[in-house]
Amino acid sequence: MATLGMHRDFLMEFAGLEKSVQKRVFEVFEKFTAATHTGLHLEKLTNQRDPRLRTIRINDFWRGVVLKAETGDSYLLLKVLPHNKANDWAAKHRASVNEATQGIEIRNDIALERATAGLRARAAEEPARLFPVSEYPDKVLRALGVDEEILPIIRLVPDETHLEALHKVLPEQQYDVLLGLATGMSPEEIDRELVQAYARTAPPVTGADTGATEGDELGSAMARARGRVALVSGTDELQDILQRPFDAWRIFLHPSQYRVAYQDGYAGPARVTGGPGTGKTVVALHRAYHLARELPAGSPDGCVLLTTYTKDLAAELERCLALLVTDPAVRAKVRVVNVDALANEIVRADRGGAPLKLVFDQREILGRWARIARQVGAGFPDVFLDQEWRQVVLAQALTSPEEYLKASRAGRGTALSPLRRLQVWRAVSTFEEQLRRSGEWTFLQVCAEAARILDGGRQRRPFRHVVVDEAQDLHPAQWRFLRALAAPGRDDLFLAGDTFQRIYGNRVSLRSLGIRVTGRSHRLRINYRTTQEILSWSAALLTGEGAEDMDGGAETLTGYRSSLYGERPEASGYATRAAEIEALVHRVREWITSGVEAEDIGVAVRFLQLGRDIAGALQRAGVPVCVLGSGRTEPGVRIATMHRMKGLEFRCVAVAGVNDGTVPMTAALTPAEVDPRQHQEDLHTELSLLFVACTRAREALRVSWHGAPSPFLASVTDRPAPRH
Ligand SMILES: Nc1ncnc2c1ncn2[C@@H]1O[C@H](COP(=O)(O)OP(=O)(O)OP(=O)(O)O)[C@@H](O)[C@H]1O
Repeated sequence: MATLGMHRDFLMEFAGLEKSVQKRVFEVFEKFTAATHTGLHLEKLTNQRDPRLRTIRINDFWRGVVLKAETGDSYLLLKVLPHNKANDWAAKHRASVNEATQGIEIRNDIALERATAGLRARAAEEPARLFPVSEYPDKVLRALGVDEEILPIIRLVPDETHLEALHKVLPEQQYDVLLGLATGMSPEEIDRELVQAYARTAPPVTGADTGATEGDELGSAMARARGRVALVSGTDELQDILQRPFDAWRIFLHPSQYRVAYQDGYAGPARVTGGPGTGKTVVALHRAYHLARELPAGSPDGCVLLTTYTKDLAAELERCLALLVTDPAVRAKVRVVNVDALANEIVRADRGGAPLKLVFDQREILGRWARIARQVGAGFPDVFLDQEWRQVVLAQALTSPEEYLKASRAGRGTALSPLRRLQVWRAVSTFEEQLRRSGEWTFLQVCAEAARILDGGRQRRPFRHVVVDEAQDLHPAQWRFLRALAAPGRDDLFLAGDTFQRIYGNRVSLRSLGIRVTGRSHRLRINYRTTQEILSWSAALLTGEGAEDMDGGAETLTGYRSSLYGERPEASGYATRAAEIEALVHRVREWITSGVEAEDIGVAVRFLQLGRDIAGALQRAGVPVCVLGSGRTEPGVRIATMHRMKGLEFRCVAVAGVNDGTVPMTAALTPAEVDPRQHQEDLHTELSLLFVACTRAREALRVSWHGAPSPFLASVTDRPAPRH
């Protein structure tokens, strides 16, 4: 059988075609997989740069562009374009093999020549150089795959903006390497994370995986271009890929994603981190798939757990898993459920099946603490007691005053004398006793109890492998529970998360919980969701903010970048709430008029009342809306709180009501006089929330406020005068 590869660009263009043309594309290329390609008319062009390029007729108007091996039986589907554009494209482009990764890459010779002339002219006047020989000797760049033709060009590049302008012109792997260097990664990091990642993820040159035979250079090079070229193994697979062209994440994993997701086996807990949109969830899904596929014969169904923080996020994981795993037998091995629901199930089973009475209303909980504080009479504020209970007592699973007296209170901002500690303990034991007497539980208590049940052997550990998404938001009690779900050992836990997106204020040291990921932690850096403009704007919100990595180190956004480009985000202030809403409605209508589906527009707010008012205004303007979290999912513009936005993404996002006093929300901040450290932590959590909301946007981001803007916007706006 021929080796058939499909380039990412091919799939992206295919996605934009009419259904009837898509059907025809499938019919044409199905012949390759059925090995009846001898009857196909692959046309050569005059004046083409690469003698291996051919076009193929799809219908009167459309052509495919195919790279055909000189020797061997390999084909790479590169583009689907209107016929004149296909000819033009083929006349300008050339495929070559990257010298470091041996993967195939495509370059636009004509555009490169033009760009070089422009850079030369500029270089004569502009002395600045992004890649001076003194800092990046030829030898270093060559070792990273920058070839002899590209070297002299990039020596002329004055700055990052000019490098970014070359992103469609340079061979992709070389561009990745250069952008990585420009954004602060060291040559060693680039070598490890990009170059070696390609080399390691490439399947063997010959063998079942590629179908390539000895001497089939194109087949081998395609196999080494993972992330951009997918090898198609037959008609069914071709059909499956073409049926869901928008879900490219199922097929085109970047090598840095692939090597983490498909690693043969981790000796213990492993982890993937990375900024928003870098594909952590995608990697978690592929890891769950890989683990399920590799289970020994006879393994029970549901023995791989894929879990996350909330029910909504779990539902989204379930939907994506169904797209990725098409074999029902493999799918049955993976159970998807959120952490709290699973803990609840285990505790219920232990107590004979009766439902647990849960207390989850935070206002109700604070009311109880306030009453107890009055009883204890030591002047502790309700929030202080609640936080002390969750962040010290439950976090360390303390069960006696002696343990509490000795416990570390690191992270808490007020010192407590032994006497004050005993007073706190009295409040805590009263609170717990009241819950016990009325048969009530909080979610965290349920998790703590579930962990005790499993660790104490009252139930069997139910999973062989546990994969956790949004790991940054889990509380130590939830971690203890997750730790207890699978026996310690190979591939026991796989975690995906980003501490810059922590929005529930749970700080964790994985080490202290016996979860050691050191040496098995990987960071992703390429954003697949958002444009570079939105990314830089959102990252600037975090200027000066650090984040720890849950393993005793620091998290960083160095090298974090996107290869998508678009408009700069819009930041607008208004004198009144009504004026802000009116302008927002206007922008949403413009987005819809320009062809964006209503469901592809998200409006994020800090509290739902503003969302409801915006919903009303949009409806009055004839725009359908759906307020998320209201129980029904209907067509229309998605309106949700910033918390609810986590895990979602939209072509266009409006973040509204980013006012002073609302973002950060005063009520969500522990008063500095109660606990100054906690106050800072809460501020940080609120900032992360804004960061999360902004990074949900794929193409357009609009941030607005009325009255004074949020202090968080100081680093990204020049505080323009409010509009009227
Ligand atoms: N290799 C890939 N090819 C194509 N699309 C990808 C790839 N990896 C990720 N994506 C897409 O990028 C977007 C972001 O991916 P994902 O949600 O996994 O990122 P994340 O790191 O979990 O984001 P966040 O932390 O913001 O929730 C999704 O639309 C996903 O389908």
